[in-house]
Amino acid sequence: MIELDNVAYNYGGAELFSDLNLQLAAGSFHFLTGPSGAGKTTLLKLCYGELIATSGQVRLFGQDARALSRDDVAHTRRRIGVVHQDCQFLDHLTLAENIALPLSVAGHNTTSSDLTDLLGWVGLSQQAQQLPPQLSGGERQRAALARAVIMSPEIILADEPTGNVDWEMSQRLLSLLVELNKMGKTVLIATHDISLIRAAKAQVSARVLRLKDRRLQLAGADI
Ligand SMILES: Nc1ncnc2c1ncn2[C@@H]1O[C@H](COP(=O)(O)OP(=O)(O)OP(=O)(O)O)[C@@H](O)[C@H]1O
Repeated sequence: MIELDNVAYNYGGAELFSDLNLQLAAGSFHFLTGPSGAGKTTLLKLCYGELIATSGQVRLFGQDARALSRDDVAHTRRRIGVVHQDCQFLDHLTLAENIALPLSVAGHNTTSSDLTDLLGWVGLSQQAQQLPPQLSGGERQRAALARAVIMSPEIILADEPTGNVDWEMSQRLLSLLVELNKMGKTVLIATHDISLIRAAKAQVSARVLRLKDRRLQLAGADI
């Protein structure tokens, strides 16, 4: 579904990483770990076409990301749900409106029962009319996950989805992501949280990749 071949990226200075290879097969579950600043967010951005590789090839659903037209990019983005590290809500819209935003941007009805179901699934039915600043960190993270899946994407890319929450909430978020994978979705989670990865490995068959010293490698059995 997403393939990276010999990919390198730099923001204008030295290469952040190079010779990077990655295949996200349908239905797979991956973790991406590595030190702060190694380039995990950048790698996710390459995977959803937000950035274009400096060299090498990124294929999204079989198409070269470099050759995608604007329409192709929009279509591809609908197939990939992204949970951003900082959630990226619009503070003047209610939680329900924020979650439904991808639907309204795509011209779909935003009062559908799907939205109600989704709010229930992430346990936020009571908070639907609140504004993002009124929410706790865990509520915001669950809302970010709901927004990422509202268009029924095939792939979910989650950037530190448990970044600012306690252990219990991180387990709850993990179980939602595992549930999505069991429904057939491809999942990639970027995280520093090794205990989260260990907890996931008890529930799902996951590959753990480490981005370090400009290279992407399978992590050792120590994780
Ligand atoms: N738009 C940008 N322009 C220039 N440099 C950038 C830009 N975005 C990120 N960087 C730099 O690229 C490097 C990798 O950043 P990135 O956010 O991908 O790392 P990360 O592994 O996700 O870090 P963290 O774990 O702290 O979130 C960092 O040194 C960062 O400062």
